[in-house]
Amino acid sequence: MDPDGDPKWRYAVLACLVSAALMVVALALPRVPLFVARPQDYLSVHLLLELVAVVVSVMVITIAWGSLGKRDLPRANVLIFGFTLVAGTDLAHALVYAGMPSLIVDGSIELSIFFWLAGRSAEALSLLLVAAGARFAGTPVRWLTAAVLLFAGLLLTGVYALPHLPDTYVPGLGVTSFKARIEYVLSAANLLLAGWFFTRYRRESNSRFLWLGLASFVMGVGELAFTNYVEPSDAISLLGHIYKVVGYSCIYRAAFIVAVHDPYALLSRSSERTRAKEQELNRLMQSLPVGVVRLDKRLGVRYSNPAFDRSLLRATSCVDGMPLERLIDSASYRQLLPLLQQALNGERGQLDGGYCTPQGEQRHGHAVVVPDGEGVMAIFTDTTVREQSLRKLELSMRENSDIRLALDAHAIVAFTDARGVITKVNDKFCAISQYARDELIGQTHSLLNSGTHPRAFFAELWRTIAHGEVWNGEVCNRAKDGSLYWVQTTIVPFVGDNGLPEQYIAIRADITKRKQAEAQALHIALHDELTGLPNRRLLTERLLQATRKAVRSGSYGAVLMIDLDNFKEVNDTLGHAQGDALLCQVAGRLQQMVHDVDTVARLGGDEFVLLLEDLGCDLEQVIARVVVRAEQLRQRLGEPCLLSNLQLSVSPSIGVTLFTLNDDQAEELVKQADMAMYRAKDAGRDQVCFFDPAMQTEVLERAMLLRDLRQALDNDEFCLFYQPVVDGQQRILGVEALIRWQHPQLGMVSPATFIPLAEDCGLILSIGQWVLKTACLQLASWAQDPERADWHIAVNVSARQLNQDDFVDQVAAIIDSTGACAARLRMELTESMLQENLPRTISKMRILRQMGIRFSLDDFGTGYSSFSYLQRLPMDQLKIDKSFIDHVLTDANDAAIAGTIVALGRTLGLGVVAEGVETVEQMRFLVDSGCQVFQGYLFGRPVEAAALGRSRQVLAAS
Ligand SMILES: Nc1nc2c(ncn2[C@@H]2O[C@H](COP(=O)(O)O[C@H]3[C@@H](O)[C@H](n4cnc5c(=O)[nH]c(N)nc54)O[C@@H]3COP(=O)(O)O)[C@@H](O)[C@H]2O)c(=O)[nH]1
Repeated sequence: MDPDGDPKWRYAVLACLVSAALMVVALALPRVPLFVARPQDYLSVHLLLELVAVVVSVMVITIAWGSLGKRDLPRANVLIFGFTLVAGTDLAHALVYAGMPSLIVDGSIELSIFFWLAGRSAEALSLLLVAAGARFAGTPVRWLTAAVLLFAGLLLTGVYALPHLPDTYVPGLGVTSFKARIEYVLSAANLLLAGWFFTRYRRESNSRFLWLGLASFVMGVGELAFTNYVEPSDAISLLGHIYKVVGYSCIYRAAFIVAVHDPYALLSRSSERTRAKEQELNRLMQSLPVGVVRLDKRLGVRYSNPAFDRSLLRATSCVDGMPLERLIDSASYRQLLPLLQQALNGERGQLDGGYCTPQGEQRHGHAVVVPDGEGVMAIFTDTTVREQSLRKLELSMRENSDIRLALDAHAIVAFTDARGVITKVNDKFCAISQYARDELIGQTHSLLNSGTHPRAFFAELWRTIAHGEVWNGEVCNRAKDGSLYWVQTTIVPFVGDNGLPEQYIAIRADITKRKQAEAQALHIALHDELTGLPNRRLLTERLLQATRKAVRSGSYGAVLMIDLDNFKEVNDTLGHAQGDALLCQVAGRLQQMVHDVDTVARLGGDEFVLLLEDLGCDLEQVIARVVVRAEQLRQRLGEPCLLSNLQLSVSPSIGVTLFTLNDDQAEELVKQADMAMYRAKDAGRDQVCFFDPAMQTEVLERAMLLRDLRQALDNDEFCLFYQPVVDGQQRILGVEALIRWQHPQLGMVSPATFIPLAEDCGLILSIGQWVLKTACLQLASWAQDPERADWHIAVNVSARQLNQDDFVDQVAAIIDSTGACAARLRMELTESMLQENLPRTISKMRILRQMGIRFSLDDFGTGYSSFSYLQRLPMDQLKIDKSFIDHVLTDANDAAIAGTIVALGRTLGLGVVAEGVETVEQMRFLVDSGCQVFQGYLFGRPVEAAALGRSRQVLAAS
């Protein structure tokens, strides 16, 4: 213990020092006699002081008697015994004092000193016994009696044996050395006791020892006052008595602390603790989610916590004191009553069941009833939510079992453990996999692995489910017989308490048919229907892959565009079925000539593409290799094909482009090969031509021209030129309308250039309409001119125009709107135009003929026209193609053809026009052959209407 930190200790030390110092000073001073004038006053003071000591002793006895508990009784007996003796001797000391009224014996100083010394000895002995922890067994009465008896013995000793004892006081001289020595011994004993008590205090911090120490010290010091007085009324003696009173007060204080202060402090502390505990308990009760109610033996409410009141929907004040019977519904009370009675008899019990709130709500609860003193305590738990959850759980378990049944009936189900080992399968699983249940259980699904999916596919699957997530996907499995089947698979992991999957359920649906249909659809989407070759879409994909591969490997690849020369004629003359058969044969030949890595595709019509890969990294060798292969192709494709007993040779034009590190766009490569192929065609067909970047310029120019062409009509850049058609006397019978395009930058653009472009992009429809209308306006205008009123105008009609459903209506509307005479309008068609949908074309021609319009068959002789076919057409005129006229004088064949056409026309009752007549000799030959109508530069080039001559004017050439 830290003495500086204990104020009590500091005060005790101070008190000891002061008392000691005071006594030293008092002893050092000369004798101070008191009460000299009135010695009887000292008797009163002495009696008073001694009575204080007696009272304190009695109080100590009383406290010890009444306040110390049973356990401390042996220690209390020590105090009772000691302080009874002290009280008795002190009282005797006071009463037998010299001058006090006689009481049984006459008083004297010696007798008084005898009782004084006996009292001090008893007092020192008592304190010593206390210090030694002495315990006197037995009842307090016994020890009180013992003390009284001992006191009686002392009393008798004092009265009868005093003369035989050594002197303690000599009047006029004061205390004897015998008494002084006894006092010193008593003083020393007290001071030793003080030291012992202080030590105990320092060790145990028990104030009782502090006060006892202080008492012993003060009394020990006070004892010295009685060693050298002369008269008992001397100041020093009085001081000694005061020390004694102070010492006794300290003893009382110690006894008070032990018997009253400490127990009360303890009691107060324990009450505090009890109160705190009660508050805590109360708070606990307030916040408890379970209802607690304490009932008296008549089952009236003594206490109820808020949860109980809430469950009844009542305030606590309304519940207190009320019989339980009136608080809960009668059915519940009837159920509870046996339990309550059982608890009143000391037995606990519990009950689980439904009850009804005052509002009529049906709830569920659990009650535990326990004995509680004279009454009972009931603890109610509202288990409605738990019950509802249980019901739901039951329901969901029932549903789960329904779902399981449904699953079993409709899905392919398998259970596996966490490692994927099959633990359970349903019948459908066995059926689709063709394995028996025994063969599957204990195996993993790798038994069914079809090798369709890469390892990464299954790695991803496992990654997903091992994380406790559901995996969905389509899997191709292999059945026991080796056949493949597809299943839409959902794998659901069942996660355990440790958060890791413990087992998996795999639910599958057979999607084999759907996958087959998809594969078929994909095949159709990516392949040409006629030849079964990859189509443009698949080619584009393969090209993309090939170019990427080429970039990676540095190896060259090549794209070969193959177009059949004159295939159109095959179609036109032999029909589409034969054309298709030819295409199939070409496709077959191509496939025979490529390697596994290569791709043969058909883009449409007679266009095929060959994609060659892995041609090597040396450009020269690559070119040499490609040239060889392209030549082989050209030769093989040029070999005759057998089509329904007809041998036919169709040469190919092949355009080639190479690709390597430049990751050219797939479409760009096809375009390049296409350009090269056109170059091959331009170069005379049946050729192999490599792509040259200059070709791109051509394509670009074409694109620019097309752009301008789209605006030409709006910009009024077209005009019609007219070329005279004359008779044998070179009189103008009519004209052929030929379109001209006055391009703002390029000047006059030939129709041979832009008409094919317009055909390709569909602009020919609006251009054709413009031509027809302009020609009709011209006819209407000439109708007013007697010189030209009977001229006809021949208009070139394109296939796309003629094939329009409303072509007839369009023509009729133009004739109506322009006021032209339909009989003066002539339409020039080519043989190739008439191949498609011939009956429909004929019907349109017939309607137009009924309107008065006449038809000429242009470029006649260049196609495969048959006699029967010609007969069916509602034609009026044949035009011998310029190519025959050109060589009519030099080539016997062309001369024969020209002559035949004239004869044919006559036979069929058709007019014949020879076009492209440039020389008088040509004309003469034609006249000699029977031809009567002519057209050509010999009679006039195409010119504007205003520049035409007059109808009866004989042209300059004649
Ligand atoms: N659908 C349409 N086609 C049209 C139209 N206008 C013209 N064309 C077709 O364009 C091709 C080229 O026509 P063009 O350059 O006008 O050439 C014609 C005559 O100028 C030319 N011709 C006539 N006589 C001679 C000759 O003695 N020598 C010679 N070198 N050329 C001559 O022949 C072309 C007429 O041919 P055709 O139509 O077959 O009678 C051409 O195919 C036109 O058909 C149009 O409005 N619509």
